[in-house]
Amino acid sequence: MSTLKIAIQKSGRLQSESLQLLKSCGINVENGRDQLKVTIGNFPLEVLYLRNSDIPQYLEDGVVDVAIVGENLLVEKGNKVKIIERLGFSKCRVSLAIPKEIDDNKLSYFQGKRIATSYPKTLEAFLKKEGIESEIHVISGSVEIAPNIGLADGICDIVSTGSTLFKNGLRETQVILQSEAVLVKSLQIKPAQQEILNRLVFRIQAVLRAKNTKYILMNVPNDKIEQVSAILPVLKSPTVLPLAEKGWSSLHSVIDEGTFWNVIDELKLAGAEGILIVPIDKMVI
Ligand SMILES: Nc1ncnc2c1ncn2[C@@H]1O[C@H](COP(=O)(O)OP(=O)(O)OP(=O)(O)O)[C@@H](O)[C@H]1O
Ligand SMILES: O=P(O)(O)OC[C@H]1O[C@H](OP(=O)(O)OP(=O)(O)O)[C@H](O)[C@@H]1O
Ligand SMILES: [Mg+2]
Repeated sequence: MSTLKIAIQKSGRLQSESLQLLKSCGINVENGRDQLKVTIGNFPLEVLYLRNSDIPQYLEDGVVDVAIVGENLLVEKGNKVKIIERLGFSKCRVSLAIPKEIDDNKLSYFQGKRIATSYPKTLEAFLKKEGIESEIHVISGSVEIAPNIGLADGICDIVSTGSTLFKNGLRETQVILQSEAVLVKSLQIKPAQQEILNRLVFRIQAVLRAKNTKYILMNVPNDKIEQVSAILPVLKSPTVLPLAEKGWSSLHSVIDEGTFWNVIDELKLAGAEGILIVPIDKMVI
């Protein structure tokens, strides 16, 4: 029987949410503390726990069919692979930063300066495009310390909350790229594996859609149903069920969480009462 080989980070920032996503898709996967290769009982999937930085090459070579990695790593490695779904977690950016006391936000600050980074190719391409010539120092971690120890005049590294920059007396000056975790496939994937991947993507999309959407229920006087419904951006049309109390109905729909906060006052004004917002587990459209 065919199986789809998926690479997940062995340990690090992406691992737990990657596994959580597979579990939300109904795939019984355990983490790879002891085993680096795990076969799943209830889905034709083989999970390989690998070093993040090795994954793009494995994809290009067809050693694995699909993987979850940070988009920034794909940009840096430049392997020929295909992004099939943005997953919405591990959001970060690759940015330039300088010592906070330097009052120069212009990119020209970096002209002829030394920049420490773990993302040399990304940085080099950016500087080339901008016509800046700098000396790039490649270091594999703790990049933010480089200016403090006299190794560089600035850095280029991943920023998320900005707390690592702050703790090291640095400030972000330019964002080079935005990144999030992505599902990415090998261009060498075989038809049988592609068919399994389609099933996996179907489940992933149902999970991701549900994450951003809520189920909304409210009580509405019958003569206000039309007015309230018009406010709701519904999938099809809302479900309306009679309440035991005469003249009232329960109106059910789905709503994007962001939209909900924008229309709540309108719904109340239009006559809705007892509004409930409930999480959705999966959403298939
Ligand atoms: N602070 C952060 N906030 C959000 N996402 C991050 C952050 N740091 C890294 N990431 C994302 O997580 C990915 C993995 O980062 P992590 O530091 O766990 O592994 P790594 O050291 O790059 O790789 P390896 O597994 O090869 O050691 C990065 O490529 C990036 O996309
Ligand atoms: O803006 P922040 O929220 O502070 O996050 C940014 C930091 O997170 C990453 O390091 P990580 O903790 O993954 O350590 P590593 O360098 O060992 O990979 C990245 O390299 C930054 O140092
Ligand atoms: Mg890291």
